[in-house]
Formats: sequence, C-alpha cells, structure tokens
Amino acid sequence: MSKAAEIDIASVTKTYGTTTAVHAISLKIPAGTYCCLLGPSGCGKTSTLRMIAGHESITSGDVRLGNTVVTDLPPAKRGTAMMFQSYALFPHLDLVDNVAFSLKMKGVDKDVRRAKAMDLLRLMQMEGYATRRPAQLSGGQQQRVALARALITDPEALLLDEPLSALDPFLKIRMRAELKKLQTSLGITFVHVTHSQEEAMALADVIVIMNDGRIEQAAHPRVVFEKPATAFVAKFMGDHNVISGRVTKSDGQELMLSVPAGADFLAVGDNGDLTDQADIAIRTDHVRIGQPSETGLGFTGSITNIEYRGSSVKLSVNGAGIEDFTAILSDTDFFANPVKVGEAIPLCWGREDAIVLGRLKH
Ligand SMILES: Nc1ncnc2c1ncn2[C@@H]1O[C@H](COP(=O)(O)OP(=O)(O)OP(=O)(O)O)[C@@H](O)[C@H]1O
Repeated sequence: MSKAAEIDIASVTKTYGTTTAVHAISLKIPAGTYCCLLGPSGCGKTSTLRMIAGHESITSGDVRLGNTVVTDLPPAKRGTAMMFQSYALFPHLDLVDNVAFSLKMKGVDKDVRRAKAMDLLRLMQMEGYATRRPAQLSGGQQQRVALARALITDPEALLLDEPLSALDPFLKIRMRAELKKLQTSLGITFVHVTHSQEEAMALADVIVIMNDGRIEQAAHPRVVFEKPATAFVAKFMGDHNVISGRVTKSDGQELMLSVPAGADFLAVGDNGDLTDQADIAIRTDHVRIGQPSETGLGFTGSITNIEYRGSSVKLSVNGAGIEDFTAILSDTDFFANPVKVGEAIPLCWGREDAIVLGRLKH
C-alpha cells in the first residue's frame, strides 16, 4: 500500500524560550523500521516526534524524509501521519467521516474518500461499526479508528505519541501486538513515543533512549539490554547493577575500578577515554552465589532483603563498599540452597558479565 522512507534527523535542536528541550540530536531511522523513542518525562521525546511531524518548528538542524528535506514543510506535505495520545477523533462525525477527514481537506471526492475510508476500516476490522460515533466505541476500537484515520493518506512514516497510554493493562498488551502486526504488514516506518521500557522492548527494531534532550543510545533492544552504552541506559532499562568508582588500571580493553571504602572491580570493554572516574554494569541475572573461582570476579556481602517473584528470587546484598547490589537467582537455584536475610554470602560472575559503560560527551 504505502512505501517506507528513511528518516534522517541531522543535528536537530528545539528550544522553547530559555528551555532547550532537544540538544542537537542526530539519528537515522532506516526505512521500514519500528522505532521507539524512550525516556523519562521531559526528556524531549514528544518534541522530537512533533518536529518530525511538522507540528513543532525546528530551532536548528534538519529533518529529511526519504530524499526530501521536510524541515520547513507543513505537516500535510511531509508524507508523515501522526496518531495522537488522545486519538483526537471528532465526536460529531461517524467513523467513515472521521477516517475520511484528511482526504476531505485535500478536496478528494466524497465517493472516493468514503470508499478509501471503508478500506481502512476493513483493514482495522472496524467496517461493522462504520456508522457509529466515537463515543459508542471501546478504547481499543477508538484506537483502531485513529490508526485508520492516520493511515488514509498513505504515509511513508507513521508517528505515534504514547498510542497505548489510554488503554487498560490487558488491552495495552493486545493492541501492542496489533501495532506490531500492522507495521510489519504495511512495511512503513513507525516512530512511537513511550516511557515504558517493556513496551519499547516488545515492539522496537530500534530503541532510542533519550535523557535530558540528548540521545544516550540508539540500537536494537537486545544490544541496549546486553551492552548498555551509559550508566543512564543501564539504570533506566533496569536489570543491571551499576557501580561507579575511580579507575585504578586501564589498558583499553580491561579496566579496574576502585569503589570508595570498598573493593576493586574488573570490567571488560572499550575504556580508552576513561582515565579518572568510570561506571561499570553487571547483569543482575548473571550473578550467582559462589566463590569467585578462576575469574576472580565477585565479593562477599550480607543479604539485606529477599523477594520471591515466582520464577525467580531477588536478593539485595551490601558489601565491598556497595549498597543494594542485586542478584536475580532462578527459583530452582535459590531453593536448592536457600539463604536468609542477614547471612553473609559470596557472589560471583563471569568476566563477560561486567562491562565498562561510556560517558556522554556534552
Ligand atoms: N510548548 C512548550 N513550551 C515550553 N516548554 C516546553 C513546551 N513543550 C515542552 N516543553 C519542555 O521541553 C522539555 C521536553 O518536553 P517533551 O514534551 O518533549 O518531553 P517528553 O519526553 O515527551 O515528556 P513526557 O513523557 O512527559 O511527555 C520539557 O522540559 C518540557 O517542559
């Protein structure tokens, strides 16, 4: 139906008065990618999306869609379509007229635009509701109509601002799967703003993690999880212990980190630029109870809390100058040798489980 386009964001900045919401970010989103912009409230996700859509002016830099620089084009001329968080359906129009609306604005004949709207309602399995008004629909159905309405212009890229946030948790997961299926079948580029790590992990081919108007990492979810680029990413995505300390030895590929009033930790990874302070990450699910054997990586600490989670058990441990170090053990491993709060236990991990984190240059 539509053709996909690459989105190229080149050194784009957005300022509102004295607030800089987006600091000269650059990002290439390949054609046909499902891209999620992820980050905490106020990090600049929505501003970035609205600048791609043309609903917000670009203070400096350029946005290109396919071969066209769209920086100064109005929204309707960009080849993008936007689906809003609130769906923004017209309450007084039936579904056909809601979906056909942007074609009406373009002066398309009534019969042609209504036929196209019915095609889109069919695609979203909503043709049986064509004569209803939005208020007569459930949240999930309203979302499908909003999608149909956004897709009627055959966009090269669909921009979605927190599209699942109005839905209850059960529907959220169902509509998430539908979004992914729709993107795969249409093959167009989707850019989806969310503050949910789980949503981004489930949907994205590329997760763009933003913090304070900057991009901390843009990569496939597995890369983000396995190799978080910065301490912010490791903490925000969770499931990592992040340890900060002073670099005591660094040879480009391995680094020794000294924790104040604590032990030395070895981590692996490119550390060419890190000469003073550094951060390392250790996957919580790769930590085991046991003496550090040949790798020598680990420490002994005291258990401060134990949480049962069904298939796993979470231990919190203090020791070696670190507070709240987390180890996630499988329920089988934990119950084979149960431990108690207050007990001192040795923890260990493999060399490849401790990675050096980078620092964003501002
Ligand atoms: N119209 C505006 N005028 C002034 N400041 C704005 C405006 N819109 C956004 N901001 C500011 O720009 C920064 C980024 O906002 P933005 O909405 O892009 O973040 P966000 O990551 O989408 O946040 P949220 O998840 O809360 O929607 C914030 O500090 C916000 O207060």
